[in-house]
Amino acid sequence: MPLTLLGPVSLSEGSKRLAPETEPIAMRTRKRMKEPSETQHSTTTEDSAQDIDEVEKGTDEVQQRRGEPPIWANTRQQLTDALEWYRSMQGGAAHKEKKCTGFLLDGDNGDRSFMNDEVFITRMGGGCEKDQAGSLHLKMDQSPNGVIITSIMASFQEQKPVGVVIGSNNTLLRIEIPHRYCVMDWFLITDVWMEKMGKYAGYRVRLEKLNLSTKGWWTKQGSDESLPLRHSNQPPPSQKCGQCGKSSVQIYVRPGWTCLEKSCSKFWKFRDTEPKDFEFHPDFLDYRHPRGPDIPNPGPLAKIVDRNTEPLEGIADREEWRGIVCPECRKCIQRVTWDSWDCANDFSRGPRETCCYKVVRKMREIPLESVLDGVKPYTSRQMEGKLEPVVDKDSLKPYEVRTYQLPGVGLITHFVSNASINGRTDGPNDMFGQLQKLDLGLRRYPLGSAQGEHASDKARAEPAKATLAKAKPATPKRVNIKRVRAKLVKAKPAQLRKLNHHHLNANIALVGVPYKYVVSVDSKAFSDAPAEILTALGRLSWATDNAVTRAGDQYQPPNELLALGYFKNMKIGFHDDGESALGPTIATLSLGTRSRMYIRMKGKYYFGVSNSNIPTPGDPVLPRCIKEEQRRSLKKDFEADRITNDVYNKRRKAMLQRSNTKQPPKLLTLELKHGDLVVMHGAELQKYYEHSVEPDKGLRFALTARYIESKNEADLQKGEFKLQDNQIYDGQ
Ligand SMILES: O=C(O)CCC(=O)C(=O)O
Ligand SMILES: [Fe+2]
Repeated sequence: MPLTLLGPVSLSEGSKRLAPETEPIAMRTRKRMKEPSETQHSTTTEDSAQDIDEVEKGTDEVQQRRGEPPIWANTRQQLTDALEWYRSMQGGAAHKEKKCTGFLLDGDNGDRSFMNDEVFITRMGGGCEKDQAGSLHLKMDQSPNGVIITSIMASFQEQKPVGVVIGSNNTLLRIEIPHRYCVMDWFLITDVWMEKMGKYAGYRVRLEKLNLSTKGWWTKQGSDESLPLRHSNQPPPSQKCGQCGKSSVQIYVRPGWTCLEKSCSKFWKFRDTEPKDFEFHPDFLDYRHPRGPDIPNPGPLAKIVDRNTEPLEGIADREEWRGIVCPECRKCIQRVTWDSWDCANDFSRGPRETCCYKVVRKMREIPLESVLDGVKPYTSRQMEGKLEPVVDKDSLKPYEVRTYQLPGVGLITHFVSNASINGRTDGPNDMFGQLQKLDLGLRRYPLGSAQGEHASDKARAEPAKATLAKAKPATPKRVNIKRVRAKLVKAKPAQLRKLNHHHLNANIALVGVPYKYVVSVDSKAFSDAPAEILTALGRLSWATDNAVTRAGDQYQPPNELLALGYFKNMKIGFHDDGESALGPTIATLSLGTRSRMYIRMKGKYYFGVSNSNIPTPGDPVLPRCIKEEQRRSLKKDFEADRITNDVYNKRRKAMLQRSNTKQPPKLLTLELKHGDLVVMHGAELQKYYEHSVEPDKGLRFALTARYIESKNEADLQKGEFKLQDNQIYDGQ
């Protein structure tokens, strides 16, 4: 009969009725934890860990660990790039194909979390918010339908082993964790149940080391050598609830048994209405679940091979672009440069790292036909958006020019190319081949740190970028990049998933004045840039000139060119191209695989409130924003002093409640085909709107040209260029 509290399958076996409070616990170490309210600090995991320690060994000294992790990483991006089972940039649990595949146990695992040599107990993420001290708290009951919970339930029911990673912020084990992220081992999910944590109910899981015949590297030297550790043959007792009739296992010996069926009125009710002391039932901790034949063999934690033994040529495929585990030092290494895996080429490399393992790869050229042929038209659902263009098929023939007016903020001009344009000498077809052969120095750059990440975890890969000309901007870029990156990564949960492994993974090269994405890229001067880049610049200047002049504005030639290379499955999530230090115009030339460019209003302007429901200061009430009319009339009242600022904010707050998973609708989707050019014009456009680009599966380059303001003479010189006659584009 299943004992575990959720779902039909449990690894626990046998059931036993007993008065829980009288269960004998002598001879076993007690795990006693205080409720957070009893403790001084708000980092509850630490408190409980300390508490356990006091009971267990009367000291909080960090102890010598037994061994070294089999795989480790300095950044979360390295980890997710190299490990098949941990592709998650956010939260603790990773999932793939609706199954949970791994857990990261870092700093904050919730109240009553627990770790010993073989058993870990942690809460699940989702539905939490941070308090002022940075601890996560549930802000609502966790739903059984969330993707994390359903995938954990699926792996639990199928007894699918999950990988576990420990982060260096984890203090539960009281060992020195040698790297920021260390892979532990495979574990089984043995129990999933709900508890009240503060005001709300959330899920918790118990993980048990799969292989009990070896000691984990994280165990303390000289600790209990028995295998399995403190093993009990007795499953924890369970009781049937007198109210709902369902059985619940006894997790805590103190305050005792409770019904763990969330819908039952006796759920999480104890004799003592507000129990302070929690102590795990010893059998709940010490029972080892039978390892039946049904448990799939998960194989090694990662395939660790010397990629130098493989053929020299790779293809621009996501597989090729994935990280690997260094066969020498076991660090997860990303493919930072277009042409190599290089253990030493790691911005987060620690001072004690000495490994120099490197695999040089050449890219096999991708024929253009392979990315253009057999492409199906996008469905109308894929081309979401309401904005209609003004179509001009004549003035710039053979281009078709589609102009989208974003009221009050600017214009998006789409120059639709065709086969005759693309096929001309040095046109897009030739460029696609040339860019693959050129050594632009495309590479992924470390970017601003993400939510909840270690300070040194700065690496966020982007589409590979190459900047080819440079003049330093007046505003220090670093600050800007961090802010923008953080925004990108924080953006919206749905988007985050996309960002996870690909999104910020493009290859970059820069020519001209540096652009905000690039942290410390020393861009090349246009005078040193390959002729092909100047040819592209010629086209981009032509498009910029035409779009800007059509808008009745003054044309400013671009002084920076950024090249992005997207391997299969890479994309760039919603972001803006900056409001300061960049001119108001950005032109992009698309080469290779078709893509969709989405434009939408930024959330704070669309909804009129921030993610955390703070009314947007100086709300511009843009056309098509939510509750446009009501917002406009409220704003009028405020501006005419008919209502105070306080009332204005209160009313907006009441009217504009926003759930933080809700995204603004897409205003426009552009289908960007090989050879197409897009110009975004208007400084306010970047302020109020954001864009993202999602290529189909295949190699794509995007060359973007901007004007960047700078006071630095040397940098400005880098951005100077003179096109040869054959590089000046005639629009044909
Ligand atoms: O890939 C593209 O077409 C656009 C890239 C982009 O948005 C950027 O570089 O800011
Ligand atoms: Fe952009």
